[in-house]
Amino acid sequence: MKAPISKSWPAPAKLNLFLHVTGRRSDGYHELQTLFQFVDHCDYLDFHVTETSDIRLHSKMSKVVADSDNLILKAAKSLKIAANYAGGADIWIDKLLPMGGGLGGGSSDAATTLVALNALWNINFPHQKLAEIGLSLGADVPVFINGYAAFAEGVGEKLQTVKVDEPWYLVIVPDVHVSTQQVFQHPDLPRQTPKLNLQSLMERTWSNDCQTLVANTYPQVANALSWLLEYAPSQMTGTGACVFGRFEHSQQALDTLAKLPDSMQGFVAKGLNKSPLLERLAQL
Ligand SMILES: C[C@@](CO)(OP(=O)(O)O)[C@H](O)COP(=O)(O)OP(=O)(O)OC[C@H]1O[C@@H](n2ccc(N)nc2=O)[C@H](O)[C@@H]1O
Ligand SMILES: Nc1ncnc2c1ncn2[C@@H]1O[C@H](COP(=O)(O)OP(=O)(O)O)[C@@H](O)[C@H]1O
Repeated sequence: MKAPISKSWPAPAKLNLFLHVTGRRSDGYHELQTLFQFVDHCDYLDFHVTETSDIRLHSKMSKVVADSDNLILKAAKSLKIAANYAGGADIWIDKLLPMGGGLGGGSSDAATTLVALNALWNINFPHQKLAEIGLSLGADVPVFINGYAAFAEGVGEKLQTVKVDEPWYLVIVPDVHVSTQQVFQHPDLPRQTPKLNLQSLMERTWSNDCQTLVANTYPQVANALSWLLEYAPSQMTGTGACVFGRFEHSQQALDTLAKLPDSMQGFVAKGLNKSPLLERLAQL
């Protein structure tokens, strides 16, 4: 009998509530201290398990990202190889998260693919093993697999689950693509923020070491930040370009979104300490 399509697997966005660059490794990667929280704004993926070994992605995304570069296909293929799995899958994605905005959408899509196919293919690797496979696809994949808001060190793979407030965020998506690689290669990036323990970090005002460099380079980011700072404590996520303001009540965030100038795009989302991916997995 043909397997049914397993629908609506969420791949949530993340925000870096703070991001410190504390050093540079000999392989060029940077040591970070960062705090990840999810938000309830997601891509959605559907999976159909097939007996034939092909893995196919059905999406308009293919016009923007070549299939050979797509992290969804890379994740599915890595899992198939690691588990020596004979079958395949058809995959559909409703791509709602902006790409290259520091919201981690590509990493989240990869994590959702690994978690969903691990279950649907009955591979049943522990999630620690999926995180190891995921790390080779992107530094942020493990936190999405782990599924809990986390303090991360190393390049983002050493995770400690944390519980923080779950406020509402207004996220502005500046109309510019910021390359993570270029930010990390830039000579002006501060790279020596002292490492602190988690308690000291939680008590400080949160900030992002990449923000000044990115705002100085991209006026769209600087404009979005200065607009949002009039309404709420605000900062950039990841290596940009998205910026977020923090609100206690959804209505405050929605009222501010309504005032957003036509030249800017944005959305309102709730902070989540538990990823909706884990809720979806529990429904299987
Ligand atoms: C720094 C963060 C914070 O969340 O930025 P965002 O991508 O979310 O904006 C992420 O860890 C990024 O993760 P991800 O986007 O998966 O990065 P990768 O694909 O692994 O790396 C892209 C490039 O950035 C550089 N890179 C990335 C991560 C890191 N800790 N040090 C680095 O120097 C490397 O040059 C690498 O080639
Ligand atoms: N499924 C995917 N979704 C988004 N981007 C992807 C995907 N697969 C590959 N990419 C590539 O990864 C880059 C970074 O994507 P994304 O994760 O959205 O941003 P960021 O790392 O800034 O949070 C994109 O510009 C795109 O070229």
